[in-house]
Parts: sequence; structure tokens; C-alpha cells
Amino acid sequence: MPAIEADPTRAEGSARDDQGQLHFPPVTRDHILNCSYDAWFPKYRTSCIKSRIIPLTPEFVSYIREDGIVLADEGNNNPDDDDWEPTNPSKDYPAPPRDPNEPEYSDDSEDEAEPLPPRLPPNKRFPTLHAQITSAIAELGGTVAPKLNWSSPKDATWISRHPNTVKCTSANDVYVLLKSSSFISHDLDHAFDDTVPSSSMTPPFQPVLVLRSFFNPLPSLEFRCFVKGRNLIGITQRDPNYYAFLNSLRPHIVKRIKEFFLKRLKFTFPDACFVFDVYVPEAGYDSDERLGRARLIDINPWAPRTDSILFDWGELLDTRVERPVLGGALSEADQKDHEGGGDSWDDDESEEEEGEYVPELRIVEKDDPLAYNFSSPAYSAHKMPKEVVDASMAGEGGMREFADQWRRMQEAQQQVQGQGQGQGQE
Ligand SMILES: Nc1ncnc2c1ncn2[C@@H]1O[C@H](COP(=O)(O)OP(=O)(O)OP(=O)(O)O)[C@@H](O)[C@H]1O
Ligand SMILES: [Mg+2]
Repeated sequence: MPAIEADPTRAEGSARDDQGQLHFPPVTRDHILNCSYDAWFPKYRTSCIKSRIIPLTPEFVSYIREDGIVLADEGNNNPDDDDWEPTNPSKDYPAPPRDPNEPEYSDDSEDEAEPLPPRLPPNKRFPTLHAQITSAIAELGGTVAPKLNWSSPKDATWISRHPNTVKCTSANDVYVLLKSSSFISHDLDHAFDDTVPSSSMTPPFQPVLVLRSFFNPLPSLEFRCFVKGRNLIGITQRDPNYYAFLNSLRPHIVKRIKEFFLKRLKFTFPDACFVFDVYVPEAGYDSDERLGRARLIDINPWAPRTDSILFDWGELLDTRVERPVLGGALSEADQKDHEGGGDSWDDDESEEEEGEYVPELRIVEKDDPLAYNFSSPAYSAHKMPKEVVDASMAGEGGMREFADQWRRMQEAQQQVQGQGQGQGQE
């Protein structure tokens, strides 16, 4: 992360120096940890998609990191059953270096010719976690969208059985997406890159798997929102396409997002500057409103790693807010003081609006050249995971083995699959 202190090459109040380099305020380890799903979900649960958070073990993390994809044998997931035969022996998928965190596999055979044991499938390697994931999927209605602490594997949807979505109906679906995603590797290995130490004692990083009940969001109604000094300053469409109907929805979008921000987030998030993502669904048929309540999808750091989409980070960094509120989350009493003693938690809009920054909403306009920048397939640079590269390097046989194994797994799974399809927003 670039440095921050007074810089003679920057015009006063500008985040950009003479070379066009952006200067962000320092990002601490705490800022990143505060955006981890498990840190904020419990506080905002009632505005979120129904989710389960499963702490991950070192064995699971090793499994995600290592090359090759060994999947659970769903038809044979009794951990006491020793009859398992590996479906992809290590000659086809090179075995990873031995991880000291991994338990030694007990192996009765003294065969010196096989220095590394075949890798166990997830249901034998981490049976408890595998069972937790399987039952969480069932609890969430049978279809989930997975992510780790910060990122979802949206660069890996091409490999999914449910094309172009992060939809998963089994633990194996989850494993394939996680193992094929560069964004997931980033969460595990680079989440704290470019951060500065926090002044307070920060808890150690605990990797978690987040399973959210799957639904079919309308991409046009997903928005990213920028908060500076606890003021909502900007809202941008997340999807890069032009939607003609969005223009007429402008006031409704801003109203719903402001309402959510003021009631739930403004004073309660630990940091004064952050970025949150919402989904604003269409209103129910019995409602007078055109849009329903905003749902919180994610919280991201105020940092270069967060895509500013239709804004430029320079504009956001240079935006001046008249009533910035700095520091940590306020107590409820302090919140009332700050609102002039009024009840800021009801639906009285006039009171909420007073002195509030008016956020700018950016949507993709017709013939917007910005939209054309997105015309290439998303995440194309990430579309070839290491497993596929390895398999292709192993020649035609390796690639065929990979495809065969994946197809066999899908077929077996389709046979045992339940029918539950959750729409489940809480
Ligand atoms: N429960 C869900 N069901 C279906 N799709 C979902 C669900 N949750 C999220 N998505 C889709 O996945 C997308 C990415 O989700 P999310 O914002 O949590 O991922 P992310 O990796 O943090 O993204 P970014 O890098 O942009 O911050 C969302 O924009 C939405 O389209
Ligand atoms: Mg995010």
C-alpha cells in the first residue's frame, strides 16, 4: 500500500500525486479483519442472506492449497470404512510436498516404493468438517453460494456443474470451486498484504467457510456503496451492463440504501471508512414501494483492493464530507447525541436526512463507453486453474482423467441429490 504522510508532490486535499499515483490512508490488519464475514455477519444477520459460518481446520486449508482435486466419494463416506481406493493416484496428479500440519496416514504396508501415501478424499481426511458442510447445505435449503472470509470463487464458475454461477448443491461442488479459484487462494495467503500493523492486539486470522443460501439475484439490482467518515458518499451499480429501467428507479434505489445504511450500519461498523455491497430486491406485489428492503451482501475495506467500479478511487478519496464521524463504532447513547437526541432508528425520513451527505448514484448509461470496457469475459485472467494446467501438461491422458473424474462425480452426485432448492433470505 502506498505511503500516506504529507507529500510535497500532492496538491492540498488531493489523493493523487504528480505521477498520478493514488495515496490511500493506511490499511491496518484490523481494517481487513473487520471486513471478514464472521466479524460482521452476527451483528447484521437480520439484513443478510441466511448463512452458516464454518471455521476451517489446517487440514482443510492444506487440501484447498494443494495441487490436484481429490473429491469425496459420496457413495462411500463412512469414515470407518477402509475400503477406499484413490480414483486419481499420485502418478496422474503430482503429490504436493508433505505438509507438517497434516497427520501421518497409518499405512500397514511397508512398501518403500511409494514414498507418499495417496491423498485421502475429504470425507476421510476431514470427516467432521465434511459432514458439517453437507449438513449446512441441507439446512440452507440444498443450494448454497460459498465464500471464505472475504472472497467468493466467482472466477471459477466456468468449472461449476451449474454454469456461470457459484451455486453448489454438495460439498464436492464447494471443494471444486474453492480449489479452482485464485480469489480463494488470495484470501488464504495474501489477505494481509500491504497492511500496516494495528495499534491494538488483533486476534489471529481464523479461516472460515461461509455458506449462503443460494438465490438468483437480478444483477441489475446489486450495488456497491462507499462510506467515508460514516457518510454514505457514493453508490454504484455492480453489474457492468446497461439496464434501461434503472433510471426510473434511481430515487427508490437511493432511498432503500440510505435507509439501510442509516438504520443499521452508519454508527455500528467499527471503521469510519468502508465499502458495502447490497442487493435491493423488487418489492412484493402487496407493497406500495417499487423496491424492497436492502440486503447486505458483503463489506469490503476502503482500500485499493476493493474495486471502485463506476467511480474512480481518486474521486472518492478527494470527496469532502461536511460532518465526518471518525473513530470506532459509537455506543447507543452517543449515537442519539450525534443525531441531536432524535430517534434515528425509526422511519422518519426528514430526521434522518438532516445534514446527511447526499450520495451520488452511478449507473451504466446507454452507450456508456465504460460499459464497453467490461465486454470481455469477467476474470478471464483467472480462468485456468492449476489443476487444469497440470492435467494438460500431463498430456492428453492427464486432461482426460481430470474430465472423466469430474464427470463421474457429477453423475454419481445427480443420483443421490435431494430436490431442495432454497430461496432462503432471512
Ligand atoms: N447467496 C447467494 N446466492 C447467489 N448468488 C450470490 C449469493 N451471494 C452472493 N452472490 C453473488 O455473488 C457475487 C459476489 O458475492 P460477494 O460480493 O460476496 O463476493 P466477493 O468475492 O466479496 O466480491 P468482490 O470481490 O466484488 O468484493 C454477488 O455479487 C452476487 O451476484
Ligand atoms: Mg467483497
